[in-house]
Amino acid sequence: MSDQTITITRPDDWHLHLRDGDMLRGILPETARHFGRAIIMPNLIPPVVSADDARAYRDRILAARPEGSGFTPLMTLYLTDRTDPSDVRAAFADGVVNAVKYYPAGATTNSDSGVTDIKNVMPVLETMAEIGLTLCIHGESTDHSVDIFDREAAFIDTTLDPLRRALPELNITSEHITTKNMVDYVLSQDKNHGATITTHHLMINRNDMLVGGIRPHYYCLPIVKREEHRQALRAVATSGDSRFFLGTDSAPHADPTKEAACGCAGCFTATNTISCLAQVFEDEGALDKLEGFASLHGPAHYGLPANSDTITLTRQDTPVDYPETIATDAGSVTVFNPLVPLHWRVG
Ligand SMILES: NC(=O)N[C@@H](CC(=O)O)C(=O)O
Ligand SMILES: [Zn+2]
Ligand SMILES: [Zn+2]
Repeated sequence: MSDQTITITRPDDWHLHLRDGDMLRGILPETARHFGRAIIMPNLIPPVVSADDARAYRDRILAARPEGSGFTPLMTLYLTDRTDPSDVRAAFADGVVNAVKYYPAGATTNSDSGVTDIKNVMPVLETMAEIGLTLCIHGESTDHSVDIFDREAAFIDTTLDPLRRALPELNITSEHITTKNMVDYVLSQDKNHGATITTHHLMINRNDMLVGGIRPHYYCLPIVKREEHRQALRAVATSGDSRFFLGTDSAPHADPTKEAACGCAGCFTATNTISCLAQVFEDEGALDKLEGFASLHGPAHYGLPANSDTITLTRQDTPVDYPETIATDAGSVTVFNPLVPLHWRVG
């Protein structure tokens, strides 16, 4: 019997950390191998705040692409309390940026320059609504009295819903959603609101991170939640609903900075994401929905055409091999372990 294959429009990654310098050069091939485009997060040190920063960073990414790669980075600006609406307008008119990124100050890795109060950025957000520029949101409360597992749900009430009501014309991407609460909120919104879901939040729950020993490579933000939340994410990701699409949040950190007394947040999934997703969609009996989630819903949300080429996935009985770590000149980076055998390879 011949191997089962499926061919889908080439996927894009609508939330990706590529870093810079040696790390960028080391890990970019992992994404460029399978993905056509990616929304590139601006949380460098210092952050990507201006059109000039974004242009220069885009040039460094393009220069780091493997020979012959057609991978296209879609750039974002890091929103701060001091962002000038006219700069954002000019950057969008120049075609340099596809989105603006809102980090609540202190919410996650390299977010110290983030927004301290949404009121401070309303003029920028009003300009974005007017010109049709998308706001990507790391949606977690930064209130220290809120439990880390409740921070996404709290953000809906304190910030996201008031913002949606104040500016319904602003196109928003709620990123790396992790809870049933957020799934339900997205489902309640019928326009200008999409959500990305990561590979790892579809595959692991908080027991996988904490039972039998603490596993730092599963520590990311927003933190992985209870099984019922993972089930809600799997159900909606495989449902075919076009409001939900892939944003891997693949976030490399050199291994010693994760395997530490105070380890960094981020899972590195670029290498095996497509195999992982095919496994999830097969296990949910929804392989026919994979193309929508990975390749079609994202471009539609951003007002872009889907990629014009395809990738083919082949199912094999023996589990596929992938490297445990990626060696870079900035140190080795551990690849996400999905805890189940993967049977789909690209090619
Ligand atoms: N997801 C993470 O755990 N980490 C991201 C930041 C982010 O997306 O919040 C990073 O930059 O390392
Ligand atoms: Zn984030
Ligand atoms: Zn991220």
